[in-house]
Amino acid sequence: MIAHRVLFLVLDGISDRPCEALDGLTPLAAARTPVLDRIAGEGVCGIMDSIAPGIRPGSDTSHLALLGYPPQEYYTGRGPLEAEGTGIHMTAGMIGFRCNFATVDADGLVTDRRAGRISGTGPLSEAIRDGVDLSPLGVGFRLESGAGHRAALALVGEGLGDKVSSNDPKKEGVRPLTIRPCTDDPADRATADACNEFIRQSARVLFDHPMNVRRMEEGLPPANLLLIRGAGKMGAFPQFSERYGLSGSVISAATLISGIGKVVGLEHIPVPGTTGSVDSDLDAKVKTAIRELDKKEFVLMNIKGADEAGHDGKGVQKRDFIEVIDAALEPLLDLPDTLIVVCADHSTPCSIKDHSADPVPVVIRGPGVRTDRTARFDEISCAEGGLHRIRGCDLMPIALDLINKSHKYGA
Ligand SMILES: O=C(O)[C@H](O)COP(=O)(O)O
Ligand SMILES: [Mg+2]
Repeated sequence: MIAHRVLFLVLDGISDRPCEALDGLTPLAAARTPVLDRIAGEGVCGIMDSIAPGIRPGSDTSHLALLGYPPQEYYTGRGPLEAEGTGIHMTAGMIGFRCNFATVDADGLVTDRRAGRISGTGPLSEAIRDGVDLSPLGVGFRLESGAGHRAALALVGEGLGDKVSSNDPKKEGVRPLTIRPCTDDPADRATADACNEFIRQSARVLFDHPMNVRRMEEGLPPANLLLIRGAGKMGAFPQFSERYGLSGSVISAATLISGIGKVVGLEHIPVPGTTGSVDSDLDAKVKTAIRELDKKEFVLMNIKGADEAGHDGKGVQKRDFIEVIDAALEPLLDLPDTLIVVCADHSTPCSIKDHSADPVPVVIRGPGVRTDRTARFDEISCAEGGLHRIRGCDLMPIALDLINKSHKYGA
């Protein structure tokens, strides 16, 4: 018995450290997860360093590693990947960035890097597209909103470099930074100048935008500044189908993940009602994945909300959302002929509100898999499983072997 298709389910940032609010348990250990536990019981479990022990992965580098594209070789920055996910097609000469709609106060201090986890920022991006003009600098730009507070920017022009810093101070209570070139190359200076001008002009547009006026009337933080980071040019990615001989799709509301999927050649399948947050329509997502597996041999599905709860330091909310995820996954239990891989891309401990290098739990379940004795899907139980401790880049080779698609090393 051998599976012929793979469902690769990434529960973004689900992994954690002991939480005080949960009597020292992780949100995953504290949650009631009968479906994930059954998958663990019927599969082989382990823990995984997405990149390597002690390395704190970004969602960008971790997903590249999980798909078998070592970031050390393929990563050229988050910006171009996020841009592709929002529908900006990155061609030669374009420099991509990830943006956050953020809030600054009257003194210019960042008070919320995510503008109260604002959503529906399409009108703000549209106003910036109409109101910002970088042509005196010889630069054009594209800006598209993503899920929640996220957006992507691409600068377009001759002689632009991608070695520039960010204006994101990565914490609140301080001023945004000035973007600087990281080298003496005039191309990097040109990009830094264009970024600073873009940020200045876009802040003017955002200042009295009706959506922000309304938000302030409602006591919500206005999205009055763009924080931009992750500058990069598009890299070159061997296509997934050629690399693995598998057709594939990506299902994700997070534009970074759909962008990564797209650039490696997975078809992005949008699902109405999914938000990348804890209010996402997970039933619709799971239904779409099941439908997609009738057409494709590989489906990457990312569920993001637990990561957001981790970034917000909300352990109880994270635990509760994990239970929502678990219930939504129930229809997957009856999928025939399918290898199901479940893991996180990194840990997002509530105690540090950011990613950590703690290894994540992983389980592989499907026909022919040698089951171990682990029957609970959490960070501690999975550490006793038969996969032991692997790296993100090991996952695709293991999955390919289990579906009989790997090549013999040697004669
Ligand atoms: O949610 C995301 O997109 C990132 O993982 C975290 O980014 P942020 O801190 O800018 O929200
Ligand atoms: Mg992530």
